[in-house]
Amino acid sequence: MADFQFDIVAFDLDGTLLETHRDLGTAVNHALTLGGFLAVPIESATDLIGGGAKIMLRRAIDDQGGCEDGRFRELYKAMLAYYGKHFADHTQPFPGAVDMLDTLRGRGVRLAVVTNKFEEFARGVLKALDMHDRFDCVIGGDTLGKGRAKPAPDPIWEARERCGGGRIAFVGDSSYDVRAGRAAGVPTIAVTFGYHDLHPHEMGADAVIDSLPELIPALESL
Ligand SMILES: O=C(O)COP(=O)(O)O
Ligand SMILES: [Mg+2]
Repeated sequence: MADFQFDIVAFDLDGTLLETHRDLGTAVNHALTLGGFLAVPIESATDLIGGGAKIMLRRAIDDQGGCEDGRFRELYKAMLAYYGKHFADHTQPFPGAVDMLDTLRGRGVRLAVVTNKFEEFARGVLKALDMHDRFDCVIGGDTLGKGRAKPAPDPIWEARERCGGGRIAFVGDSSYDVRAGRAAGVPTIAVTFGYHDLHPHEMGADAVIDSLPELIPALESL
């Protein structure tokens, strides 16, 4: 629709479009138990998510006293191998996600994913949930190389370019997202239902929403 002020909307994945913490938490627990550490309660995995898989496992292991680098690398590899086989066991879109994406697409808006997940996993999960066709591009934490994942602005700029350019807004759940959006200089919306590390109202987002059906009205009022 001509009155919609954005050409592109880019989304964070974990904790924004998808409820992924059960599969991520199970993969962390796989590595923790392999390393002789205690498994964490699955619901508390939400506290570990945001910076990508390595930071997630690092936090979980450091909470239990840490381990030496070589051992960490082995456990990290084991966690990724496990997650690669189980990323869609208990993962699902948040309520209203698919309808909201379809409404935006119906208005001619191009859609992007900008996640700190590995691109391969992001694509795999979206495919398993039959959501992949809705996105014009998927940028993962490893897509642009070291130091260029969120909170750096680069993946948002890259998404804008790959989607053909234009006015873009970014939607995310953690401070990594809001910092990336701010650094990129694009309107940024925070969601309250995801895996936030800071209080969503204190991240500095342009708007905060409590559910995905609120997104389009929030974008319209920016
Ligand atoms: O997997 C993570 O830790 C973060 O992924 P996200 O950027 O999609 O939230
Ligand atoms: Mg997230």
